[in-house]
Formats: sequence, structure tokens, C-alpha cells
Amino acid sequence: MDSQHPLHTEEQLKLQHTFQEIDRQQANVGPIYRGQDYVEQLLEEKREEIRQRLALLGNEPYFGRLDYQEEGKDEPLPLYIGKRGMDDPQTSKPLIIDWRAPVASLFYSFTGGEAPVTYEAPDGTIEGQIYLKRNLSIRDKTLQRVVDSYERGGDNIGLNDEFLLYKLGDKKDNRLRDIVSTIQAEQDLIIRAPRYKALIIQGAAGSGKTTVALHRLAFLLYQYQQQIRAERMIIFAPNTMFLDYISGVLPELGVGNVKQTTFAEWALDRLGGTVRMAEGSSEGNRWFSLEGTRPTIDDETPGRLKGSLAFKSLLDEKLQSFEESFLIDQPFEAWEGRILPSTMIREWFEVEYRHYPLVARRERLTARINRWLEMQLTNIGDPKIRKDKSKTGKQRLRSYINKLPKADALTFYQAIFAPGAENQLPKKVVDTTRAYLKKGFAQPEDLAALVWIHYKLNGAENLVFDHVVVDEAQDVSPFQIALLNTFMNEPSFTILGDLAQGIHAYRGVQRWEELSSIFTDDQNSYHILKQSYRSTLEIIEFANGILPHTDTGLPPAEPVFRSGEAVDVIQLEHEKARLPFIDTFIKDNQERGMRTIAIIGRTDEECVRLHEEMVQFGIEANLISEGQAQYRGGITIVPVYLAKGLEFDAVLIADVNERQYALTAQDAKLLYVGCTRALHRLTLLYEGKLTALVQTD
Ligand SMILES: Nc1ncnc2c1ncn2[C@@H]1O[C@H](COP(=O)(O)OP(=O)(O)OP(=O)(O)O)[C@@H](O)[C@H]1O
Repeated sequence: MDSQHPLHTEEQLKLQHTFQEIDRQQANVGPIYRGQDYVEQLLEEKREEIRQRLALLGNEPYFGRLDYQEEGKDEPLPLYIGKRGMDDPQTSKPLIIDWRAPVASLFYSFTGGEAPVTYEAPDGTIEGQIYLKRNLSIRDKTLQRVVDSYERGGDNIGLNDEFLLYKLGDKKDNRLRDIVSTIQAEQDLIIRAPRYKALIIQGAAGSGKTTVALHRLAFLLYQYQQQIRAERMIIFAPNTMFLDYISGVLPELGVGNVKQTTFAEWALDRLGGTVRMAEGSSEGNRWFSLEGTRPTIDDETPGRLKGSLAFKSLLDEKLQSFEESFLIDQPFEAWEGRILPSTMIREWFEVEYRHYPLVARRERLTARINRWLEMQLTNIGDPKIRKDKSKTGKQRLRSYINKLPKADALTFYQAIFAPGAENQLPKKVVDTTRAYLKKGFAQPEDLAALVWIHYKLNGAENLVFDHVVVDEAQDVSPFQIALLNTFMNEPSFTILGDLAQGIHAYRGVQRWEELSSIFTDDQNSYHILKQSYRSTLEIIEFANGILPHTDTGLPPAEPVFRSGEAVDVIQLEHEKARLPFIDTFIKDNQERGMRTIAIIGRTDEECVRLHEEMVQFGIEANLISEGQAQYRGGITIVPVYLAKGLEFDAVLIADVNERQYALTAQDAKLLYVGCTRALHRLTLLYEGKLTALVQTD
């Protein structure tokens, strides 16, 4: 809509008034309090919250308008919807409605037509009519764009997608962004789903899974503000660089203090420094290298096996028999003739302290025997004899307790893999695990088991989750989810992933049932997101061609109708042509306004080599390697297995010959991940014979 249009002027005026109101309210908040008075400090916390809310509104007060007439009211009212709400202090009427408020759900669920609409409010279902749905884009305090996606009585053809397409056409920087202004109905259902559910979401690449999960957290905090605390919510993501990439979304939504971590970091923290990770446990070397023979993946693959619920049951059995045989069947003899019978010791241990975890029971038992000993000593009149007996008694108590087995997670876990241990586990897994455990190291796939044992032996520290988000959940194991579930009174999970991107199949799940089986039927809630928002129609259709080779049986992703350029698959005449091609690709895309450009390689080694060659050629780029903590954006070289979760305006897959991407499900998943990283442009290069995963006709 052009800026001279009367509606533009109307909205311009409304915006000016809104900014004046925000300024007025900001001026009224009052000065910052830095004193020691407790009540004042509490008030200051509230004031600070208001300051932050108004600051957020000061950038972009709202993004949508819905003209809505509630049943029984005389006329429609314009509702302005923003990231946070703001009331008129005089009338207490809302000037801006928080996008998470019940009535705002209409903005997302409404897709046209003149039929009455309903939404769920705390008091029940509310019915009404919609007259107008308008998107407003405000940047740098100015109104940039006004798009009506519905007007009652109008023809409304094609209007619905216009604003979404305008947003999707944006070029990206190095951060994932919020999507409050264009959340789609299928996404909104997930965001607003009830709290006590284990939501499992299978979503196509680019369907907004990560984004939706973050918006869901913001929603839960709003909806259950009296019951849920941000500090007790946690997001698990695959690596620290990905965490950096998504770290902007929650603050943009005005949410702070939600812990964002990787499973390994969290697990090592729980184990309190008692376990170290083995050198060379890097996944790039183990699973994605092209050197040597490619490992096969089955139920005896260490990650699959140690992540299974069957392995957890095996540990539970071992833990139980450990507990049952924990005590030694011997009385405690403090000194000659002064005996505490073993039946008494067993009574204390098995009855009185039964509810404590093993480590605490051991401590309590020690203290109890010690108290018994002190009692015996008080009966001795002669101080010298008493001193002697005390010395002997304490020494004997120490050695008695030392005979009880050591109850720490690593020692227990080592015993599972000790020679001769009967554990029905495959010999190969037992041998390799024993070798590195002996040196005090663990591999990533041991962490769930170690934390579980630690928790069983020591009891849960004071750790309760109000909600857990697990992103890229196709890569996590049932054992990990079952473990996290023990830190909740009732399951409250958002578990999101895409089996077609299950490149870590050696430790992840192959079917969602592996995770849903942890929960009861009424706790489970399964959703599918088919629509893909990230890429152009051409890129999605191209990637859909690879999908059948992933052997996941998943349906093709559905594109939003955003057409771009054709995907190029280009054969190089000679290796020497590669660098000049990359150079031109980068420059060409930069000229077209692309901000993030990725050159995706197959392995770590290939990317390191390519990076060196590019530097020599005079092309500056950021090389991404495993363990990296930051994602910088700009021009990136990245091995395909680390590109998962990220996105780039333009992508060049550096070599797609048949050796790099063989006709296997695992390679198909890798190539699918690579292709679906691109928003606007995708090119594949190869030398020699093209991979059979790609069809050109
Ligand atoms: N409703 C929407 N409006 C605008 N943009 C959207 C919407 N949904 C998703 N997007 C955009 O699509 C892109 C993909 O989102 P996101 O990374 O959350 O998807 P994903 O399903 O986690 O992808 P992947 O499985 O490939 O990691 C992002 O740029 C996001 O901003």
C-alpha cells in the first residue's frame, strides 16, 4: 500500500499516538532505586519489568490489527497486537494486546470467510466476527508497510500470504528471529498447546520447529505466569554454536533467564566433574569422515544401545541388586566383646533409611553406628580405658564402612563393563567401553546412563523442570528423554525434530514411537508440520527429490508459494575450476543482496582444505568446526553435519559426486540437510560422476 494512501495516514496517526503514550508511561515509571530497603527493592523489580516492556514496545509497538466484534457488542473494535501488552492507565482498557493473550489467537487462527469465529478465554468460549485483519510493519519507529490480509466484503484473493511472503523474502543475518507477526495457524496450535503434554513434533526442514519451540516458551510463561518460572525451563539444542544462533529470539520476545544448553554440558554439570570426555570423541572423525570403511548402524551401535530403554532397564536391575547386596553380613565389633548385631544394622539400613538414596543411607548408617559407639563409651567409667576403646572403636568403624562398596556413578558404570560381568551386552561394545572407562573417560553416549546412576545413587538434587524443550530431537535417545522426565512431576515437554535429518542415527531415534512410548497415551500429543517456510519453491522441490532415499517414509515438504531461481547442479570440467567458481558464486550473490552465504563441504577435512585454498585465493570466510561456540554469519564454510539447524541466504554444496554422497540413507539425510539450509539460492557442484541421490533431467 503506498504511503499516501488514506489508511496509511490513519495508521501513521495511530502510531504517533501510541509512541506518545509509551513516552508518557516511560516518564511515569520513576527513577531507579539502588538502596537497601527490601520493599523498595521488590517495587523496583516491578518497575524494571515495566521499563523493559515499554522499551520493547518503543521499538515496534505492534505488528497487527484485528477489527473484531464480540457477540453482544454494538460494533467492531480495532485490536492492536504487539509483542507485549499496554493498557490505558486511566480506563484500564488495553491499547495494545499481548500476542499471547487468548483473544490474540484469532489473529493467527483466522484464515478468512464470514463465519463466526471463536476463541478460548479463561471464562469459556467467546464468539464474534472479524471485519479486518491487517499486518503492519514498523521499523526504526516508522511505519514501513500496511497489508490487509482480510477485509470483510472484499474479494480477499491471495491476500493472506502477501505479508508472509514479504517477510520470508528478507535476507538473513547471523541470528534466528522471532515470527510473532506471521505465526501460521498450524504453528499457533503447537505454541498454545496445554502445558502438561509431551508434545512430539515431526516437522519438515524449515517448518519453523526451533522458532515455534521458542515462541511456545514465551507463551507458557505468559499463560501460566503464577506457576511457571523461566529459570525452571530449559532448552536442549545440539551444540553451542546453534545455541548462539538461536540466542536472540527469547530476548526479542521479552523473555530472559531460560537456560539454553546441550545435553553433554548439562550432564557433565550434574556429574560435578567426576567424569571427563574421552579425547577424540569428536563425531566428525567417528561418523562423518570418508576415510576407511563407513560404519554401519544397527541396534548394537554403542549410541543406539546405550540410549535404549532396554539398557536403562539393565542398569535398573543392576542398581537393585547392588543395593540388595550392599551390606556385609557381619556384626560390628567395636572392641572385644562389644558387638552390634548385623540384624540391627540391616534393620537401620533397610527399614529406617529405606527412603533415602544409597549414598545418603551409607552416610546415615555410619553416623548411626557412630552414635551407638558413643553410647557404649559413656558406660565406661575409667577415662583412660574409655580413650583406648574410643580409638579402637573408631578405627574399626572406619574399616567396617570401607568394606561397603563405593557408591559413585563412574565406579558403578565401570563394573557393568568389567571382565566377567554378566550383562548380556555385545562383546565389542563391552570391550571398547571398558578400555576408555578404565582411564576415567566417557563417550557422549554414556552420559545419560551416568547421570541416571548418579541420580539413583545420590537422589535428585533440588532440580525441577517446569518445561523442557528438546530441539533436533531425532538425535536424542529414549534414555535421555526418560532421564529428563524424572525431573518433572508431570511431563511438560516440547520435543521437535525431523527424522529425514536424522544424520546422527547411530545415537538418535528412527521412529518417534521410541520416544512416545515413555509417556502414557493421554500425556502424548503428536503433531506434524509439513509446510516449509525457509526455502523457495524450487529449493524445496529439489530437496523433496532426495527425501525418498532417506528411507524415512516421510511425505514431501510443502512449499509456501515463494518462487525463486532454479537450483543449479553444475559439473566442473576440472578441479582447478572449483575456486574461481566459488569466488564468482560469492560475489554474484553478494551483489544480489545475500547476506549469509555458505559453502557446505562433506567432511571436516574437506572444509579445512577448502578454507585454506580460499584464503590463498583471496576469499575471506569463517570456517565452522566441531565444538565452536559462535556463529558469525557472513561467508561460512561448514561441514554438512554441522550445518544442521542453521540457514543461509545462498548455499553452494561444494562437491556432490558419488563418492561423497553414496546412494545410502545416511548420505541422503546429509545431502537433504545441506540442500534445505538455503533460503533463496542453491547450487551444487561436482566433479566426476554425480551422486545418484540427485536426479537431473
Ligand atoms: N510463520 C513464519 N513466518 C515467518 N517466517 C517463518 C515462519 N515459520 C518459520 N519461519 C522461518 O523459517 C525459517 C526456518 O525456521 P526454523 O529454523 O525454526 O525451522 P526448523 O523447522 O527448525 O528447521 P530445520 O529442521 O531445518 O532446522 C526461519 O528463517 C524462520 O524465521
